[in-house]
Amino acid sequence: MKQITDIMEEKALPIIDKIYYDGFIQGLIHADLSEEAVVHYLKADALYLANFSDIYALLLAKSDNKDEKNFFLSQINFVLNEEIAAHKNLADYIGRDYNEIIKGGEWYPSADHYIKHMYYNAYAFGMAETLSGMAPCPWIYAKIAEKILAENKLADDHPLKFWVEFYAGDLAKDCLHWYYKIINRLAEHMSIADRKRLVKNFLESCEHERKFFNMAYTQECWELKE
Ligand SMILES: Cc1ncc(CO)c(N)n1
Repeated sequence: MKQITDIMEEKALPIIDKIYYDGFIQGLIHADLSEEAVVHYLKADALYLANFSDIYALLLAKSDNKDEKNFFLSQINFVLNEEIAAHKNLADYIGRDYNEIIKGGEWYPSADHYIKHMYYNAYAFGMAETLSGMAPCPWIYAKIAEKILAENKLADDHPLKFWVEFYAGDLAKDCLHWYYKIINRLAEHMSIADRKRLVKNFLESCEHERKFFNMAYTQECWELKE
């Protein structure tokens, strides 16, 4: 029988090509992404990831299973301390210092909507709802990175090859294995309406992923200032 997470991935699949052909990923592939787009992305993503790890901490507190708690703990460490390597690759590409760049970042509108979607589910619902909204984070990046590698021969000195290989590795698969185990287990006891919410959360976050890249590509900002 199809698991709910198979349905999520199946329904979301068409967005992978769209993200791949949008400006940000094309700029990344051709190494002509503008400095402004990279700066905007890094400012927003540093905050996105800081909140992502805080949401893991909320899930850790909701879980009553030691293996699951250890999984969340390892993910908090990954997001907080290790994913920075991919960000530094982008900072090196534009020849700027990462910590200087991320000073003064904000939750720009599209990032704001995405981050709040995850928090809303963490506070209003449970672990399955929240993880369904978080899963596109590892899933989309792995899919996009794999597609980049499959369809392009990136030269050894391609300035963003590290970024692509970082996200194309097994890290996302290991992580999604845990997510999906938890989501599918909890979904078994849910009503049809509640299961639909899980799928919707996943699909919405896939759209948020696309908007996040486009936000950086166009340097989307709030219109009114304090
Ligand atoms: C917005 C966003 N989605 C996914 C990832 C991959 O972890 C990231 N760094 N940022």
